[in-house]
Amino acid sequence: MAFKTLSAKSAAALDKELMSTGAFSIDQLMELAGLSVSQAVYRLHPLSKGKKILVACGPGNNGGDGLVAARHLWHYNYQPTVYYPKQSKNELYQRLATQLKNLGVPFTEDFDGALKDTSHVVDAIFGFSFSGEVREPFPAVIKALKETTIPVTSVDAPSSWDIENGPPSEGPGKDFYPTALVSLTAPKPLAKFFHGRHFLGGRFVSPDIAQKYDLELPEYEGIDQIVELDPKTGQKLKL
Ligand SMILES: NC(=O)C1=CN([C@@H]2O[C@H](COP(=O)(O)OP(=O)(O)OC[C@H]3O[C@@H](n4cnc5c(N)ncnc54)[C@H](O)[C@@H]3O)[C@@H](O)[C@H]2O)[C@H](O)CC1
Ligand SMILES: [K+]
Repeated sequence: MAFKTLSAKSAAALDKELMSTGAFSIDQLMELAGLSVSQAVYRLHPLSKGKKILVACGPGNNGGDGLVAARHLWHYNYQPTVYYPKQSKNELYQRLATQLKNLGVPFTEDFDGALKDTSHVVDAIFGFSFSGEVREPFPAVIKALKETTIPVTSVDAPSSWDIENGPPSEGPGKDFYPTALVSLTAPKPLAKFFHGRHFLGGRFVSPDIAQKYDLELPEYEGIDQIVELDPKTGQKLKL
């Protein structure tokens, strides 16, 4: 069965459409995206495996999904720590950061130090708008994610992977294969190169928009915000 994916260009257009004809706000979409990520972490890494979760956030909306996920994880009784070195002045991200500070969630500038004291990492550094070579301060972070033995869950894309062509052949992201991937709305082409556990999240697409973008979305079960996909086919995993 063909692995259906959504190019970076179509994913950006779909987001715009959700916020125009779909009448969603970016806050809503980010909240649901981050909620999906938190559920995937709960599924992969129940509290019994360790409460400390390091959430690495980049400067864009992928980082925003990470901030939202960190808040939900705190409410599930995890102890998240946030690494967010390039904080945006955008009001939405500032509010998300304040919400975390109000819960007492620590922000760290010492990624390597935090990595030594965590049981799981959420990679919310770059999503579908990543391009080019990884710029500072992220090369060392991507290298550390590649080298760690701690499980890493990537949001929408393993950060530094090319959205269409997948793993880079050089640079800090060469040979970076996270443990799990949470694709949002629909898998991007890079997902064909990913062989770990793969979840789909972003349960907010209406049938008309799915049809317009030729998406074949699997059925989510019950109240789940995520559905696990077969990493080989991108279809719903048969348990
Ligand atoms: N519909 C959905 O499922 C939703 C998904 N969301 C998430 O949003 C991201 C895409 O967000 P966007 O803001 O467009 O971009 P990114 O976060 O991927 O990155 C942009 C950010 O990164 C900088 N950057 C780009 N390339 C580099 C580089 N080579 N080195 C350093 N920095 C780089 C760039 O300057 C920007 O600052 C999507 O993947 C989902 O995770 C939304 O939450 C909404 C709903
Ligand atoms: K990511």
